Amino acid sequence: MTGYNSKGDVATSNGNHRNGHSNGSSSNGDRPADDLAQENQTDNGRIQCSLTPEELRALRVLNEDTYPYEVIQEIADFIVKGAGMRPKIGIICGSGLGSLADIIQDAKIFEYEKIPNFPVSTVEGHAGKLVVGHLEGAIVMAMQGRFHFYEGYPLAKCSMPVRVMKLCGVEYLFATNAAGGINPKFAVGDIMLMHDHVNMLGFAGNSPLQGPNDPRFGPRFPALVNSYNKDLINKALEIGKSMGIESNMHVGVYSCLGGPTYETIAELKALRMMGVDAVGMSTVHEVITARHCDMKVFAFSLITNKCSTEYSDKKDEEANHDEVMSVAKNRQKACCELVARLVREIHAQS
Ligand SMILES: O=P(O)(O)O[C@H]1O[C@H](CO)[C@@H](O)[C@H]1O
Ligand code: HPA
Repeated sequence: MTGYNSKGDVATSNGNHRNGHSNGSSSNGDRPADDLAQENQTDNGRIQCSLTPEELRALRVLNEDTYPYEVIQEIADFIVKGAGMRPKIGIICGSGLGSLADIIQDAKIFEYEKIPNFPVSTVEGHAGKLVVGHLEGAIVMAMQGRFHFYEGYPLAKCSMPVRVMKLCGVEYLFATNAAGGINPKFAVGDIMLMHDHVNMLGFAGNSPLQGPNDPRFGPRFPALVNSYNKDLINKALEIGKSMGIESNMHVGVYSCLGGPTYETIAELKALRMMGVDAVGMSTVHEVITARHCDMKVFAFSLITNKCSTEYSDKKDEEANHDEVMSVAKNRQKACCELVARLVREIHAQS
């Protein structure tokens, strides 16, 4: 990690910092290594780079789409060592669902900015903290804040924390999200357990697994049928029943679009025709990454808004992030109970 500070800045040998994020104050901004090397060209055309090899490597990592296994291992070691425990269950909190991490006890909290090589959260409702601790007897790690494609991160970077979870020892991924309900039977506040997905970004030729495959994570061509663990879905349905929320629970198909725009009516109609029940801008690339490295996956969507497939002039039928956040806040208690009880079941079985 030589040359890095906690914000992912790269220190040059004269003590200045080159910031890897576009909102940084450094005059160098987040220009790629090639640009920086250009500045150091001498008259005879030979590159005289003032960065050490470690610094150049760090800069490349910040600008690259893929994270080498060794870098992910370093991040995982940092977390496991800092937390003093090895988690078994990983939780990704959806928009407005950060309270899923607040129920973790004896929590060790890592701000994303202080984790070496970690991206930073830029979306409201995504705090940007990694929380490791105990939940219902199990050791869990929760991401209070996920990374979305529309934030400008490549998909491999968006789902890189799933690989970090894997190398921390996580066997189960719980991915949660806020989503628009396309299925006309869904009401705002319902929970849809994901049993499949339609990967719209994949249709457009984009995948978190693009680029060279590292077999230490998984195979070049992973199969995705049965990605969503049936036992966990059934357990969650039982839990929902005992919570008295079975009529607000569904099992369905999620689709991820790139965002940040919400969908047009024509897009919603097309998604419905394809069998999609709920739509959002996340989760699918995390599930792909988790299945690639053989994690068991449980995922659900909290339906924060209804997506009408009819044309209308009514402003209140338009999706907006404030509504998404406020519905999530109102339903956080039920979501927390569902997650906690499922964690308890998994822990009891192990
Ligand atoms: O999927 P999560 O992170 O829950 O967030 C959802 O809410 C935001 C839109 O309101 C989008 O980021 C969408 O993906
Ligand atoms: O309607 C939606 N569309 C896309 N993403 C979303 N996230 C919450 N609601 C929505």
